[in-house]
Amino acid sequence: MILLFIAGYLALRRLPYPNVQNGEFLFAGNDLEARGASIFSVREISGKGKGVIAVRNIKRGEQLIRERPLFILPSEIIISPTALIAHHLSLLTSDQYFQFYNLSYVNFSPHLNPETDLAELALAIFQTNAVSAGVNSVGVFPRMARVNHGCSSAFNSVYTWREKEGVLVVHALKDIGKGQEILTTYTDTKRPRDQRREFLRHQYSFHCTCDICSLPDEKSKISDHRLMTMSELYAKFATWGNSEIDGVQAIEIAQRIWELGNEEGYLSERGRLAADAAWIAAAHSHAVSTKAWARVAEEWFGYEVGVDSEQVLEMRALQTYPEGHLAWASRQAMQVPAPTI
Ligand SMILES: C[S@@+](CC[C@H](N)C(=O)[O-])C[C@H]1O[C@@H](n2cnc3c(N)ncnc32)[C@H](O)[C@@H]1O
Repeated sequence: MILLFIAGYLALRRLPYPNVQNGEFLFAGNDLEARGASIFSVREISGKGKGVIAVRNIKRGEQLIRERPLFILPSEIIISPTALIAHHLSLLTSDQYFQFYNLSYVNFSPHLNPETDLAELALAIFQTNAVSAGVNSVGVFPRMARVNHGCSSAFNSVYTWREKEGVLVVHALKDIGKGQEILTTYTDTKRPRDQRREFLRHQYSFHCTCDICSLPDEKSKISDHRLMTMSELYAKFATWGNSEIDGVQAIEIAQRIWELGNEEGYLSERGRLAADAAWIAAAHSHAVSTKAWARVAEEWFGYEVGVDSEQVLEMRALQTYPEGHLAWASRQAMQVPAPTI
């Protein structure tokens, strides 16, 4: 969950999703409650408040949630966030209003009373539960809001905002066993345990004891080192954009990130990584490699953002016609490595 912190009075932006219907849940099949109930249940979890537990085995790539927001706000606003939230709450049905006020919250001043200081309570609920809904927007999604956090290889689901559909979708990144908790990540966890914990304590008021944060010190150091190396390699990979490294070097870095991900069990962001490698191959006019990376990207986008996503369609099209990539032949022709994954 990307942190949404409305810290006062920032610059106003228009809400970009005027057609979003407040709070409507969407499911591909029948009723959401029925389908959701067949996949997971929301339960009390010791030390975490509520959380989401798989009630059957879940396959990697399965869609777990498809949900419209109760409301969306721009991430930067100039008017009072409490007034804006109050306005949006006034548009909700009584069921939706109840759903919102039933969500958990942290960072609520002990000098205030949750029974009477409803505007401040609403702000605390928003800050605890809102997630990114596009580049400049954040929204509250009452189902998604029950999903707790795990770091690195501990999270097993990923959420994605679909701009055109106006929905948030959540997919299983890994196979999840019956009885296992479904976890997402609230931040980029490719950083050391101390930094992760500090962030989570400050923004979400909990001390992370996920499987990765609970590793014994020696193993934790190895994991931290891998995660930091992945992060550094991502930064290096990006320098292909300004020609600091060539296509071969860039693809070798992508392969190395992939290997480190295997060692760590960190499987997120792989669709994007492979799609970027396909971009590089296309820029260097290497059709075979472009197709091969697009195939890998299609597979991993399928798990992380869904087989019905725009990204999967794009990667499929690229395998048929690599020359159609918008970066095609934009750099010197060069043979770059195909994936060895
Ligand atoms: C978006 S809510 C998640 C659902 C929440 N547990 C509930 O009861 O509704 C975020 C809050 O859940 C709790 N939380 C999330 N992940 C946690 C974790 N790994 N360990 C302990 N508490 C966690 C923290 O209080 C955090 O501020």
